[in-house]
Amino acid sequence: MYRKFFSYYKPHKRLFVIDFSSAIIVAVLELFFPLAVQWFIDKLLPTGDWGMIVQVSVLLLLVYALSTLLNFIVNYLGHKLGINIETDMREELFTHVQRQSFRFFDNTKTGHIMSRITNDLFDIGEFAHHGPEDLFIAIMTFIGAFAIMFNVNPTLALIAVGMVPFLAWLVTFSNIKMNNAWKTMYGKIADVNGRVEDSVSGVRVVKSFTNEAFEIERFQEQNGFFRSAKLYAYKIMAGTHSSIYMMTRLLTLVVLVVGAWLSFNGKLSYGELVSFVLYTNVLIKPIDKISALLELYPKGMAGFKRFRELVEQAPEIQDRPNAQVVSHLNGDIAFHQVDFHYDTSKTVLEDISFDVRAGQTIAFVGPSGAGKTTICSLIPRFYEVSSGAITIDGIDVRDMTQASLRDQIGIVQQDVFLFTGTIRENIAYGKLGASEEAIREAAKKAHLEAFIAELPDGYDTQIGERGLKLSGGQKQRLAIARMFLKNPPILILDEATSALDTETEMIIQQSLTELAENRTTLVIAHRLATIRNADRVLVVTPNGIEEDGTYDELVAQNGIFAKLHHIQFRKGQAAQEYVAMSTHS
Ligand SMILES: Nc1ncnc2c1ncn2[C@@H]1O[C@H](COP(=O)(O)OP(=O)(O)OP(=O)(O)O)[C@@H](O)[C@H]1O
Repeated sequence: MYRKFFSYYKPHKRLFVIDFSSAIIVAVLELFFPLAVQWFIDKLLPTGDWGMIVQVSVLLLLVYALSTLLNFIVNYLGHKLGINIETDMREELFTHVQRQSFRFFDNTKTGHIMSRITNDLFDIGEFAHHGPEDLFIAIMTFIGAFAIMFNVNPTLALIAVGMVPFLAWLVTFSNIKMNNAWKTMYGKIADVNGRVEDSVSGVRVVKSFTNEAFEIERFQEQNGFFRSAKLYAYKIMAGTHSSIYMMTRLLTLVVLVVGAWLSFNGKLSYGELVSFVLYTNVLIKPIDKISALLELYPKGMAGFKRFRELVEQAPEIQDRPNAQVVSHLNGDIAFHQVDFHYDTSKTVLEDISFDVRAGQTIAFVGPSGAGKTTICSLIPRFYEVSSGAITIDGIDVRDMTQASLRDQIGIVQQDVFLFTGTIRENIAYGKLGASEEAIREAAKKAHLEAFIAELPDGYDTQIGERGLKLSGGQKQRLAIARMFLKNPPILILDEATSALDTETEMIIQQSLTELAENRTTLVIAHRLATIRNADRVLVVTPNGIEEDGTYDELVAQNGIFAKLHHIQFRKGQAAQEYVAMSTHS
């Protein structure tokens, strides 16, 4: 873990060396300052040489100036080093998350991913800057100060150092308490965040049930817990700081009193006494530093451990070493005895075999939960088949690179995801870097032009978070425009129009039919009117593909599809039977 941690310093070696060496020089200057004061009082003052005093003072001023400059470097470049490491880690994590497969997102809460990428890494930068540097400087300063003190007066040095273990115990004990208090507080703020996220993203539900007061009450409760936890943490912190303050002043007082007694007995000069008091402060500083480190260490390392856990989780689906880049597929798709399960407890698909010829439109129908979406998710390799194989143009999808495979497949779903931004940006998402002309052409094909022309800002209109300012039909048309721009040979339409009213559905259906032209199209549909012109219909049930044929053939077979047909066009006994079957599955 530590070796891994230090490997993040490598790209910033130069920064680290400048920062670390500046910090060492500052510490050495601090270490020798009391000796200079001692020399000033004991040796220089009795000479009465004012000219020399001025010269020494100017020299000291220069040393101060150098020390100030180095302090600035340590503060600025040291933090820059920490921020750089934090940024590198955040980038690595985001890149890693982008490479993860669907199963990872199925099993990981969005909130957790967010907090790992943001909050968890906050303290790591601070720790990366202060950790090794402060620890080294603290040890160096402590040993250096003690050695000099011992050299000046061993008795007084031992008395001063003798009190340090008490101070160290106080610091360690308080830190354990403080860390627990911070941990509790972080837990409580995570609860507050969760509540805010829920209430804000579900605000439409809150308002429709007029449950605002209930939400406020729930929020107040969480906020109250957070307040108490934070207050407790600060109480512990105030207690710790006050105790340390008292102990360090006590140390100075003891040194002063014993030093004064030694001085009365001629065993310590005034200069030595002053330098001893100053050294006591130097001796205390490492304790302060280590105390701060003890606070930072668990926070930083806990975040780092969580970060590594995620980064070391290899993506489930990876390109094979000799995977080929497919630049254009015709779209001949075949499933060969495919089995699939999301988790080992339940097999979702068993022994599924079928093929689709390039350019055909094939529809999947069947009861909810039978596996239609799952079948379609396997083609772009969002999930890996458990056994069997899927081929496109005779090539196993596992032998293609994921990127080139997915470039050839377009998916339009019922739930269109749009990004915060403009209409132009959202269409262009289909093909990054597309020309303005191509974007407009795609919008035209998706029958979006008239709508965009009416908007005051046209293509620059902001569509709000996730396209909130657009209607369902407009969102769907935008998704279709995106697909026209992408222009893939294979198209998957997963209940693309089922959330729309009949009139809008008819209009969108027209665009989808145009989009499907000259492509292999797989349509998952609940409303059969939308698949009337499909080349083939496959009926998927929990038992597999039970029926396969043209629309009219399947109606004539009088099986499951015929019942489904009757439910939508006639109703009656068949409808009831179909509903019973769906509910059962
Ligand atoms: N990500 C997932 N993780 C675990 N199980 C899943 C996941 N997605 C779907 N399932 C399960 O797999 C089965 C098939 O789901 P799928 O979404 O493919 O069915 P469907 O036929 O498309 O249903 P619908 O018509 O309702 O959309 C269901 O039992 C479902 O609960």
